[in-house]
Amino acid sequence: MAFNILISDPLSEEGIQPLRDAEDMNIVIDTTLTPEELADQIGAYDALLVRSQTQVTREVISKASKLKIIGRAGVGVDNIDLDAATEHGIIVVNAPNGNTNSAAEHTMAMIMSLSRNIPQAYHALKNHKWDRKKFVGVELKNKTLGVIGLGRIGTEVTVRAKGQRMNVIAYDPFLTEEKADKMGIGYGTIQEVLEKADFITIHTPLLKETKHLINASAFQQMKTGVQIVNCARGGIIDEEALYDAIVSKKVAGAALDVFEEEPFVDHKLLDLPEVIATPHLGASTFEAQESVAVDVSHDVVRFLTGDLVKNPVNLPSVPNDIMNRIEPYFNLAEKLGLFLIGLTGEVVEDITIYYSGDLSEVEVAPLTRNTVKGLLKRHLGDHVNDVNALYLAEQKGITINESKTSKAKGFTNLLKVEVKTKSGKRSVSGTLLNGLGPRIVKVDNYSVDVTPEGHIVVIHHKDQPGVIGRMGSLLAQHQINIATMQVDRSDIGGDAIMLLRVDKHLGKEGLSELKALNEIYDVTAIDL
Ligand SMILES: NC(=O)C1=CN([C@@H]2O[C@H](COP(=O)(O)OP(=O)(O)OC[C@H]3O[C@@H](n4cnc5c(N)ncnc54)[C@H](O)[C@@H]3O)[C@@H](O)[C@H]2O)C=CC1
Ligand SMILES: O=C(O)CCC(=O)C(=O)O
Repeated sequence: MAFNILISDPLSEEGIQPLRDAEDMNIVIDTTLTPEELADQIGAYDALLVRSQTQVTREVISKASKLKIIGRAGVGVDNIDLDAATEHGIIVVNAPNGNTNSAAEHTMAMIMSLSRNIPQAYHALKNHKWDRKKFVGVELKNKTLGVIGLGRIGTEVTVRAKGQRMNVIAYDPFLTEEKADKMGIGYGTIQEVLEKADFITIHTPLLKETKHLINASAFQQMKTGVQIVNCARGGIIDEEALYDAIVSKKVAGAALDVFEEEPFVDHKLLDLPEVIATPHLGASTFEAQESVAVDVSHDVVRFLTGDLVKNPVNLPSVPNDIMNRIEPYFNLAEKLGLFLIGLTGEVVEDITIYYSGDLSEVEVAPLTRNTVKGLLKRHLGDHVNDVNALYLAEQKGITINESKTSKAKGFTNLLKVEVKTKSGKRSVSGTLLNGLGPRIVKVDNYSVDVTPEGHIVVIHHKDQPGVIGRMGSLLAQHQINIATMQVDRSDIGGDAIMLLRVDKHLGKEGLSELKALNEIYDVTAIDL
């Protein structure tokens, strides 16, 4: 099967080599598409690779009928509508590590340019003005750098700022005093950072919570003469408030790599001599561009060829060692979901997944997704996948619960799926038998041993001599061969269950003739 891949922002040619090396990838590079053209053409593609310029909006995604993966060659995914991608079952991957160093170095370049007026002095000299008085700067040594957002880039900036003998104080919702101590930096609330810093640098993502994080009231809390750097995202600083703070001399200088609207050529902030700027160049080094494009290309190839991706954005990533332990259960989990929904045939109100034995010790979120995927697949078809399974369940008002216990009733691992419907609870349990593969070992309270594969007929009947024989001959009349048969009962002469694995699908006629037999309460044919 060949895949069509669109690259709509400039990516490093060396970086996309993994895509070129993979088989059956038709690569189209078009970095000139308007939003309308992108929306018109996206329907033809299986994968889309972007940097920060292409806006992958809900509208684009709604037209992306074949799209399976969006690769962001960089960190910030604020140009991609993640909710829309998740709802459409499109996985988004990024390259979180490849440009950290470049962005940190760019930030330092901005801090140093700002403190010594280098761009302004250069500009004056280029205009034939030798002016030394106007461009007297300040030293960084012993000044306090306030870092807001101490993730990958914020941390690298901190290391470099300490090299400049700056004092660093940082705020991040995940930073503790202890961790700050270990890093040799100060820890503060956001207010403390704003109040104490001579220079402030921002390294958070642009989120609902960080939009205009630095606004008029934040500027009020800062020292007069503070200098501010934004190499993270436009929109984290309220540009109107920054403009006013500079004009009122509260802020002595600002270095901006990112803006609320990009790209642009005219911006009123750039008319202020205190503002220096670059056109979103934080990640623009040969090294970073090659690295992010390589990472994202590898993930796109992995995904399209059925492997696990390394940097999913809209799926939690699971460490390799844990993934290796749980991957063998993926098929069992999905098959149990599929089996149970076939058995129930009713509206599911909530799902509880019980993880026992070995399974109680591992991260089970991917197994829950696979189980729910199986449960929804019967009615939603292939539209449901790992990315959107939980979202679709939530949309349908289905509550999902997980429970773990070390006791596995004689098995080393046991996965029980229970659904609640209007008529009560139904459940199925399965296990992975060492060397033998997956098995269904319980249906409601009946014990069985069935491979979850192919055509399965579940028959509820009265425990009575002759029932099995009559069913066997009826199936024989329909030329249906029984591969395996499992029977269990509540008590002698009571309710019983029979699970048959048959070689071909039991047609409507066979099903109704079986149902018509006296001792039979119910028959369900399930295809796994
Ligand atoms: N100018 C450029 O070319 C580049 C810009 N970026 C931007 O830099 C951002 C940060 O990148 P990384 O450090 O790699 O991300 P990261 O995910 O490693 O770090 C972000 C940090 O921000 C923190 N944070 C979130 N909300 C916060 C809040 N309200 N206050 C304080 N801290 C908060 C998080 O806890 C996290 O530690 C990216 O999201 C991207 O938008 C990244 C690369 C290049
Ligand atoms: O693609 C680019 O150069 C922008 C990089 C960036 O902003 C990011 O990685 O978040």
